[in-house]
Amino acid sequence: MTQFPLPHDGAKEMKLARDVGWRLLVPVAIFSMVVNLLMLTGPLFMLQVYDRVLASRSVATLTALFVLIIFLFLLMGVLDLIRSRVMQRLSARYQDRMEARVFNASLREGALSGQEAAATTGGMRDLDAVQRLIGAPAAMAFFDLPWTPIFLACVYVFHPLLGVVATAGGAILVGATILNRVLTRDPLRGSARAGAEAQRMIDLYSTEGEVISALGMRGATFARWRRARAEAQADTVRAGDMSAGFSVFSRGFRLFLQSAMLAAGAWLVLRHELTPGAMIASSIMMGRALAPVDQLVGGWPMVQAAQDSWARLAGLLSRNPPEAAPTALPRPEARLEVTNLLVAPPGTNVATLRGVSFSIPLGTALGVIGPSGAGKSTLARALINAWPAGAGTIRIGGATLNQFQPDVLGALIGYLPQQVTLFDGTIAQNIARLAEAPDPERVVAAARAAAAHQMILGLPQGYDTRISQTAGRLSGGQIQRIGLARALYPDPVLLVLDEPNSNLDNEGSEALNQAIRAVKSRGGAVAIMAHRPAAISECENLLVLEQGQRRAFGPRDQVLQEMVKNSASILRTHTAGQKGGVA
Ligand SMILES: Nc1ncnc2c1ncn2[C@@H]1O[C@H](COP(=O)(O)OP(=O)(O)OP(=O)(O)O)[C@@H](O)[C@H]1O
Repeated sequence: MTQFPLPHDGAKEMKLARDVGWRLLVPVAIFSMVVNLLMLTGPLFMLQVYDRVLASRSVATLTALFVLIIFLFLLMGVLDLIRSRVMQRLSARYQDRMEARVFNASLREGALSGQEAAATTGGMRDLDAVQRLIGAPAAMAFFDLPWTPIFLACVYVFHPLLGVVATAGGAILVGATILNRVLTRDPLRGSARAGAEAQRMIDLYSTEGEVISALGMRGATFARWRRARAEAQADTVRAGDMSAGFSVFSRGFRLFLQSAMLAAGAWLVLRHELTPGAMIASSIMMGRALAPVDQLVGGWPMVQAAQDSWARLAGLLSRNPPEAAPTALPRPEARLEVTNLLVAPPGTNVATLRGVSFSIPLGTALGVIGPSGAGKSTLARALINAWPAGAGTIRIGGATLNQFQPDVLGALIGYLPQQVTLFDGTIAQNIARLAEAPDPERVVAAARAAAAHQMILGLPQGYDTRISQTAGRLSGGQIQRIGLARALYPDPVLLVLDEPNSNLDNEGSEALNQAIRAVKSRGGAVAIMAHRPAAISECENLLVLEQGQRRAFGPRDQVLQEMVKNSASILRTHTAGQKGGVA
């Protein structure tokens, strides 16, 4: 019977990471208890001043009480500070524990959706939102909240009527806030979504400014951006209008509630059911009781954002379970075998490569040719393990790709994509795949192999030139040569080149052929996706793809002859058909 692995529970993983530091919550809870007890200092002081000091007119008692409260308030401040510092550290630790995992999961999901940048920033932003809440005052309010009923009970002890006024007032305030949050939730989410969309548009437009201006697309792009922004603005205004109404009500009602407490207290004093001290103390006590509620209500958007982020992160981690580190394998032999490979672009279920089998023996190169859309880039992405095989296998030196640790596999593969993107950093770091301290000898060797050495020396700071400083000064061919040097660093077992000649001049093409020869002579395997014949001059074998399927595979010249023969016979049949038609 087939055993399906249990789906990974991302929410559980996040909770486990959160609970690692739970021991630190014990001192926070204890400090919170003491801080809340010390909150009674103010009301008790009022009670003593009004009912004892004013009645006895004793300056000595007032001084003693005053010294005592200075000490108590200081103690409260120190404990409050300590607990908030502990929470800050807890939140930083949570981020430390989770960031590598979230980064990797977002990158994997991004690679599969073709939107690396959006997925990664989304995941990291969500982790930020969760981390910010852990260190925020709103999180502290959860520790203070259990004291709200205790403070309210104290007000009841002063007089039940005051207790009822405080409880009812608090309930109305909380009710109004909950209503506000419920009514504004959808517009706020809509506004955030549309705002992010507008931002994405402006980011893309600003990097493509040249094309937009040259092709007269300014008006059209502005109109599109404006539509997205107007949508965000409409939702923001709707949510803002609603919130403003609620906040005016809640501010007014809070002031009214304080006066109502005093009025009720004064009425009870007049009826000799309460002392003036208790009247003031109960009013302060109500303020204390409602403080955590206030804090929670004020910080609710943050709580809500963290809740949403938590749910998204849990989904992300569930979809991208942690990769169990496979047993480390030695450097494999450069023997590539592909059997019955089926690949569908991520997020689709239409296979763009079906039943493709071929092999690349040690020290040889394979040319992959075919018309546009035949599946050449799809094959390249499958070979570098960026797109998973839906069926069939890819083996290097006998081991399937998933038997290698991802970073180890990455170091074994050299890949030159159709469109080379360089990253912020020096040229040397870019060639060394962003290593912090690149090995200069290997970097120069890779650059020489890609015929990029002289060109790099011609830059203002040579290998130490930052890519950001060269903005616009590198030509397509120069970028492609640096990309080729990166692919050749340090010494790949398998080199995958996707349309490597597209931007290269004759010198670049010759350097490329030399680099291919060098990889082959070291026993490496090379796969070249190509349109132009110059690119396949170094290939021993040829694979012809058409509509995602293998049309031909074998020694290069034999395959080419077959193709020429086939096209000649197609031409003959076609011409004969035409003649027949005429006759
Ligand atoms: N990310 C993607 N999502 C959905 N379909 C895709 C994706 N990338 C490619 N395809 C589809 O897969 C098919 C093969 O595309 P592929 O890029 O592999 O072709 P190719 O042979 O490399 O073409 P070219 O020579 O023009 O680069 C095409 O029909 C294309 O529309």
